[in-house]
Amino acid sequence: MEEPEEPEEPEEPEEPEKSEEPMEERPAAEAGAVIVTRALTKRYRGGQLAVDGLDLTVPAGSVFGFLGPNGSGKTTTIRMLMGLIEPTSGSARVLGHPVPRGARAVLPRVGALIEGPALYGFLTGRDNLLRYDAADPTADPRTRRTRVADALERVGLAAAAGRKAKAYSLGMKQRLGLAAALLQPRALLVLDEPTNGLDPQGMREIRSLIRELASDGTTVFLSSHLLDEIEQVCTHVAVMARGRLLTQGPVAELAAGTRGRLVVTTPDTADAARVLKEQGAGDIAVADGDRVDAEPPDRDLAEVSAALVRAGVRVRGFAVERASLEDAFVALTGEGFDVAG
Ligand SMILES: Nc1ncnc2c1ncn2[C@@H]1O[C@H](COP(=O)(O)OP(=O)(O)OP(=O)(O)O)[C@@H](O)[C@H]1O
Repeated sequence: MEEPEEPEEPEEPEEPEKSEEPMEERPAAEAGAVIVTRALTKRYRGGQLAVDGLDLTVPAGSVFGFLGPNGSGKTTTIRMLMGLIEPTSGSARVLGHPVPRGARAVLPRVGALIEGPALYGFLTGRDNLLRYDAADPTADPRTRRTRVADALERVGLAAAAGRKAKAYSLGMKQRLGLAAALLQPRALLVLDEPTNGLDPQGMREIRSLIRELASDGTTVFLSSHLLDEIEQVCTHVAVMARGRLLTQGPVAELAAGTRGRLVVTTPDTADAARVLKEQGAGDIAVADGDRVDAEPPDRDLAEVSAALVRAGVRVRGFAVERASLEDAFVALTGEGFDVAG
């Protein structure tokens, strides 16, 4: 039996940036947000709960990292945000519009690079973009060549524009995909694992391009399973595991809220480890060479240092290292971040 259709909402007029809810009823953080989801949930037909009650708030102007191991629900979330699949329950708004219902109004202002760019290998980089631009009914054909040249320039492909796309490296193909996303001015860029499969040089190029794109105020939402990538390019992060959100906020705050590791540099690593244990330090790790690190104990570190000296440990260095995002992740989950997924 056919389900009754939801009554169609009247087409929204141009640029209705505001939410339908009155401003005063929404928290301040949401008012300036580019993406907001509430209890967003996706259960696939097979029964797999891929996204479970997600509350995400992506501030305007942020470079927002969507971090999680493979299979944690990132791509599913992005597909819901782009109106490609229907949520099972919950809601999402992108640039003030509900999705998927308002996707048609919002998508022209969003540049997306999802699951690798679709390119024609037998066409040059330039011809790929000309073709892509021609498929956009809002794009003025008279300014097409300039628009394409500008986009190629922006991603550093101007010199390679006349080469066939099949001769491009993976990094160049990814940049061409970004150029396609940049043919029109965008308020938001959504990039799903933009450095996946790239070599270190290609990764560096894409990262610096993302920083550059963000510097003019474009909000960038990018998913990644690489902690250090998020730490290098993002201002904000949301951490996913098994379809659920573990935390979100500014990268610096997340790391600052976590205690760093106590690091002792000494030739007497075994004795140092023993004393640190006696002093109540946890998770003690002895590295090859002259380094012992541990979770600092809940006591005055001057006492710990004095105990080391009393025990005859020759201390070269004694410091608490600034917590990294990885430390924060381990503190949150009680487990390491499985980079390989
Ligand atoms: N079309 C589908 N039908 C059924 N299950 C799916 C489908 N797509 C994804 N899943 C499952 O949903 C879960 C979340 O997958 P999703 O692709 O969203 O994760 P991800 O974090 O993006 O991982 P990856 O980086 O590997 O794509 C996984 O367990 C996956 O197997």
